[in-house]
Amino acid sequence: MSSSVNIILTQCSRTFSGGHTALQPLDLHINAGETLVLLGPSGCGKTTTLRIISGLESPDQGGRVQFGGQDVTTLPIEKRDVGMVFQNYALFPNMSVADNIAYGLKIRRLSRSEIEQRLAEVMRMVDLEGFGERRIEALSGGQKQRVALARAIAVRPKVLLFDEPLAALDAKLRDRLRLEIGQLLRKLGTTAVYVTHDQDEAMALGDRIAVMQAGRIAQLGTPQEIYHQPANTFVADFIGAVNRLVVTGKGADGQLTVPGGELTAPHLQEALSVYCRPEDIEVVALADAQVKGRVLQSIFLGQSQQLMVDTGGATPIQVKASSRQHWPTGAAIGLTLPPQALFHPELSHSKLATTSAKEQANG
Ligand SMILES: Nc1ncnc2c1ncn2[C@@H]1O[C@H](COP(=O)(O)OP(=O)(O)OP(=O)(O)O)[C@@H](O)[C@H]1O
Repeated sequence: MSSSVNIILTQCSRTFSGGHTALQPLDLHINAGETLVLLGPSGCGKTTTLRIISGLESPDQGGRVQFGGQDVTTLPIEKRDVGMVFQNYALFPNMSVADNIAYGLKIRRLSRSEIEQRLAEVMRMVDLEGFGERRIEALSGGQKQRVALARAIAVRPKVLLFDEPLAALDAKLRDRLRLEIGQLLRKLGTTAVYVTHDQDEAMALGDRIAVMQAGRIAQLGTPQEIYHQPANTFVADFIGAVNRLVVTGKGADGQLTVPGGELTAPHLQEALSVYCRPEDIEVVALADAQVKGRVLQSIFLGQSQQLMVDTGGATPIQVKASSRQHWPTGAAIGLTLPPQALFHPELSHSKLATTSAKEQANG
């Protein structure tokens, strides 16, 4: 296998004719061998970024793309040594599975025996053994995507690029292929960039995730960082479910008054609102509750139960509770929100630590 390369984008913007800026000037460093996921809502610039990396699209004047120290900005896709996998497979429908996979190898004029060997290798890797003579039309969606994957890795590219490869597949197949792609990427160690708008897919596959918003990167970090330390309210709201509780008063000793009760959050004294994930909220006896409310709705999900609790605020609090206990609509319920589970994106822990260190120095 070819050794992996890093990818560096420098000041890559893209303005389309008509003046629409799809991508603001972007600086991005993708480590050699890592899988970077570009995640974000429709139209945020994920595909444009991927196409700039692939060479299908050029950045505006001044933008630069480097692979492993080599400037590839002006190289077309066929000279960049990239493998691509698309949502719509982009296979040759009239050719067999083997001919599709071997296509790039023939163009590269590999010997017959080398081609045979690589075919066998990649077909084993994507679990398509015995399918070589099948026609593409006679395959399921999942099998077609395996062929596309095999074709992309067969040429042993420097970089693998994925544009929503699982979007057309049903949920169960998507989960399975996601797992397999993850294993394959770890095994190959090829630098990969993966575009999706599916958070679960991003979390499962990304060594790091770049969350994009309106042509910019809103946050770049590991899945854990993105989920537990969102850098801003956009990321906090976009990734996973999150409750936002408006703070209506502040007491001594870090007490924050929110609809339905008071929370202990000494690290969030400045907050105007407090964020908390549904799974971090505990259901407790009313006598022990910090926040009290009434169940508006309970949705049984098998593994858990989603409760919507009215605590008198503008929006109900979402709680992920055990699915064992039945909560009829209107039931009184007690909640506890542990201090460590409370956060405010714009008041990150590090920022607060710096502030308090400064305050201490001044005081
Ligand atoms: N060739 C083009 N000409 C004009 N505008 C374009 C072109 N390609 C993309 N855009 C616009 O640029 C913006 C970013 O598009 P892009 O395809 O990168 O978004 P995306 O995040 O991949 O979205 P999606 O998830 O819907 O595919 C969008 O507003 C889109 O309409």
